[in-house]
Amino acid sequence: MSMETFHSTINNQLNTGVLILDLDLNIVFWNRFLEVHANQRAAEVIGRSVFEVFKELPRRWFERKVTGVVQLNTPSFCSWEQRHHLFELPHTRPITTDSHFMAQNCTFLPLAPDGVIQHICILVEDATDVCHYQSMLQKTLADLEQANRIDGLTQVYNRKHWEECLSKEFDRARRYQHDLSLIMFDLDHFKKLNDIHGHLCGDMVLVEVAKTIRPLLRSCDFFGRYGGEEFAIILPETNITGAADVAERIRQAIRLNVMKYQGVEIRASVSVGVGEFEPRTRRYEDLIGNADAALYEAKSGGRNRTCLFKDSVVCL
Ligand SMILES: Nc1nc2c(ncn2[C@@H]2O[C@H](COP(=O)(O)OP(=O)(O)OP(=O)(O)O)[C@@H](O)[C@H]2O)c(=O)[nH]1
Repeated sequence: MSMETFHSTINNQLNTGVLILDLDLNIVFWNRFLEVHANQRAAEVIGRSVFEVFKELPRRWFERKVTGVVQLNTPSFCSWEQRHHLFELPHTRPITTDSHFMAQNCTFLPLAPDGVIQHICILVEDATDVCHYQSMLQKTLADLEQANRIDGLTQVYNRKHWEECLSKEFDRARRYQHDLSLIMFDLDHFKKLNDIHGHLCGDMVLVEVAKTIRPLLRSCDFFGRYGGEEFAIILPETNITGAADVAERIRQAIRLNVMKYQGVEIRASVSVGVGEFEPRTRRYEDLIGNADAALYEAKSGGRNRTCLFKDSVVCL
């Protein structure tokens, strides 16, 4: 095989774009890969400025890149993670991707056969698959992270994530001496409801309760499921008076909400405990303990009521 056949075989088979430019950035070589992907024959582009053929090229960036390669006489790389693509070459994958264009890894090589750089070679590798699978992986990880924070039944935060939020909000309130309140509430006689109407009805009630309360909260509040039929809400920048208003609104909304399960009307009620951050509160667990003590009083005082923890427990 002659050297020329050898070169032309490689040129035709190579799965990488090879673009060679002179120092005025005119095209001097364009291989088969580029002919196929840019849909232009070498004869149509040779001698033309690269900016004329690829109008989308970021001119200043490209010129600076080439100048660096020439001055330092060293290769330079641009990955798809930095710039999705340099050249607008349509990708040919049968998959749906975020971009119409081929993601590219581009390597800039100085060519100096006799010691003086006269040309720059740009190797264009198709990175569409890597880019696609990487973004799918990132999306899956984000979905998993979200699922890890949410209670599957009620779609509010699960206890673990809710407690992490409380820990952060507590630290913030302590550092800046900001208001912070906590509401904990528990469905009344939920065991009886399960026993009479079945566990699925109980589940429906939990879902409905979460749905009813969500619109009563601010977007910066953190609503979580603390345990089976116990929920908890962190109210940043809210003192106990404000939190007591919210607590009463919650209690009344649940009382007034008549739900239906298999044609049967279901009524529920909640007992609510409210606590507030005070400068002497050292740990966020103490705040939970205070709200829980108020909730305990609300239960023992007859249920369907709100109690506040302020030095001692006061019921509304
Ligand atoms: N359907 C359903 N029931 C649950 C779930 N989690 C906990 N429970 C039930 O909730 C009931 C809670 O019962 P208790 O702790 O005795 O409380 P209660 O019956 O609400 O009584 P008070 O809180 O004193 O008013 C138990 O029977 C649990 O099995 C759940 O996800 N779905």
